[in-house]
Amino acid sequence: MINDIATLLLALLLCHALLLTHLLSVRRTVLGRRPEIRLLLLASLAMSCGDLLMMLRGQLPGPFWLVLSNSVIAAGARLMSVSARCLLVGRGLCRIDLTCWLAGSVGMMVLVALKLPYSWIVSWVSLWLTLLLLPALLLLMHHGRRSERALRMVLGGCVICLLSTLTRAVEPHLAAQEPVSLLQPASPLSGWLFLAMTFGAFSIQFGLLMASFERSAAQLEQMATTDGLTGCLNRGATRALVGHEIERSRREQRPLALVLLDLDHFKRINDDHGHAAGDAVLQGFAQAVRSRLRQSDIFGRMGGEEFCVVLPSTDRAGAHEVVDALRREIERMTVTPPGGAGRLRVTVSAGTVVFDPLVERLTPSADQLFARADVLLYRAKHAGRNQVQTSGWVSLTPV
Ligand SMILES: Nc1nc2c(ncn2[C@@H]2O[C@H](COP(=O)(O)OP(=O)(O)OP(=O)(O)O)[C@@H](O)[C@H]2O)c(=O)[nH]1
Repeated sequence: MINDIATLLLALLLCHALLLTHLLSVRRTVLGRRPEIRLLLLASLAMSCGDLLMMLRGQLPGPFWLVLSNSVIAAGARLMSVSARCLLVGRGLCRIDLTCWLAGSVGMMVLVALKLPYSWIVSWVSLWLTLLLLPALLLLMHHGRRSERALRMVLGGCVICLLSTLTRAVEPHLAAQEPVSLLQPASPLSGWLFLAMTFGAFSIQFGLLMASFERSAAQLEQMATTDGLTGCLNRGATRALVGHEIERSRREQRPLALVLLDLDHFKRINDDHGHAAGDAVLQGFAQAVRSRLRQSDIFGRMGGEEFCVVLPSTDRAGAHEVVDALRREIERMTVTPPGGAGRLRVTVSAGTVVFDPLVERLTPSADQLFARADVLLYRAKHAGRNQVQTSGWVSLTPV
């Protein structure tokens, strides 16, 4: 098999143009607005222009073409590296990126002006590309494991690119004859190295695209299930999980407690101290409750100042004890509103309903359980607030 670099260059240009078209077509979507995708688009644009310049080598003066085409490709390599950095640590383009790129470009101009042999220029460009991509490799090795799975593809691409560029830096000096240009290499190894670099660069670019897609999908999923203010599950996600827990409780014959919690006279906090203070109280409350719950418990915001807690494998006495301890904790809690003087206090009322499949044969639906907890919460409010009303699902006898 012969690796003809001119043919590889054409294939490379077509693939970059395809990727660029795809990135341009999604630029107004959620994915296209992500900073790492914008950087990837610029990288892909630079790569496409670099490939084109390489192909047009005969149309421009030799030294000018050499510096320009390699500088544009190096810019693409650095932009790929910055795109990975942006995804991993949120840092976009900065002055050091420009300095690294400019230093390499100026160095190349000097080598060309000194009329050094082509093999030295190949080594310079290869080492320059290595240094431009190295930060991405180091960051991926450090942070990549904890991030998106597609970043493994990026890591693999970086390793392939760096091994190829390092080999390419020494390869022309070991060959029997001096290479003349990219298209007239000194040995067949050059063609293979060019192919490996192409493969590595595409692994990086497609991996970044997939990783960014993974990240936005995860963020959209989180936004769809989480309450933005308190970080609790939202109403829809909570209700869905309650249905699931009822079924599990029935199957495993274990009790299940569902609690509705409602802050007392919350409107007064908003009226007297402002909406921001109200928000701070909601956040403080959510944090306090979350810190007392088990990993397996479910905590959601049902709307306004009403929250829901689901305690799997918890009987009536246990649930009452847990919820009353929560109530006492909230009673002791103080919240300092942002920029406001003084500390705010709040109390909470709770209605707790417990379904025990060993005692009650009738399995409730999620709606029925919520309705029963609501009745109990209403009782707690009317009995004077700052208290917990607990009952079984069928018998409405309070504890
Ligand atoms: N700051 C803030 N306030 C909210 C939010 N959601 C709802 N509220 C306010 O919560 C208040 C709830 O008032 P009410 O339903 O009268 O309840 P309450 O004052 O707590 O009275 P009781 O429940 O009977 O003790 C309203 O003033 C809502 O505007 C929110 O996200 N942030």
